[in-house]
Amino acid sequence: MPPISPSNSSLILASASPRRKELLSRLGIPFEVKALDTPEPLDQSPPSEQVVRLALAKLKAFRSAYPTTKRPILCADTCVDIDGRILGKPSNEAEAEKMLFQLSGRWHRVITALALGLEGQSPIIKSAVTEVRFAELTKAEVDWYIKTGEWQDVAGAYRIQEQGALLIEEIRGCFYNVMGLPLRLVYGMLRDTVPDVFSNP
Ligand SMILES: Cc1cn([C@H]2C[C@H](O)[C@@H](COP(=O)(O)OP(=O)(O)OP(=O)(O)O)O2)c(=O)[nH]c1=O
Repeated sequence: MPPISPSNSSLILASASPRRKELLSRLGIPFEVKALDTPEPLDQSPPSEQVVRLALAKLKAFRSAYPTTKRPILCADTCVDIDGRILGKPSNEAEAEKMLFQLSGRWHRVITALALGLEGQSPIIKSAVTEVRFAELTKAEVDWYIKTGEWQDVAGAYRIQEQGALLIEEIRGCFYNVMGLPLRLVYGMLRDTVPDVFSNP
């Protein structure tokens, strides 16, 4: 079979995240990635509301940058929520270390909000929550993990899909949600609203 290429009706993944691109490709549908650098300011509202607000802000930014596109647009935002507060992406090693000690020996929640933009319709919003329990980390383990560099560019300073797996005792919920894209939820959302994206161009 020839490789499937994006057509004018295919999905756009509006994201700079290499993880989201990799995960979405598992659906086996054509899509195109368009990355935007959208600011992600946090506020005091509950994390489950903030991720929705940020996913919608990404969709809005995409629409301003590409006002004429008629294609379905998928945006997402993932946050790490511990005790009702968001751990964002650390900006340096000290911040990453602090986050890892905060997560150590505890359960936290990883929430991803999806915003699907369809022509002439209000955005469709869905969220997924996965609970993650960290092992009790020693200082030596945190020092080792910081040296892997995996803390960079990820919420909560760890990557479940890489060596960060060694920090985790248990999860409840979708693994892919922690990586940034809850695959079954994305699949269901597209199947129910834009089934055309599953047909070959
Ligand atoms: C907790 C965790 C997060 N992450 C990633 C998923 C997301 O890419 C990132 C959270 O940041 P996001 O702001 O959700 O996404 P992003 O800035 O990477 O990409 P864009 O806004 O352009 O879509 O953290 C992992 O890869 N592994 C993990 O274990």
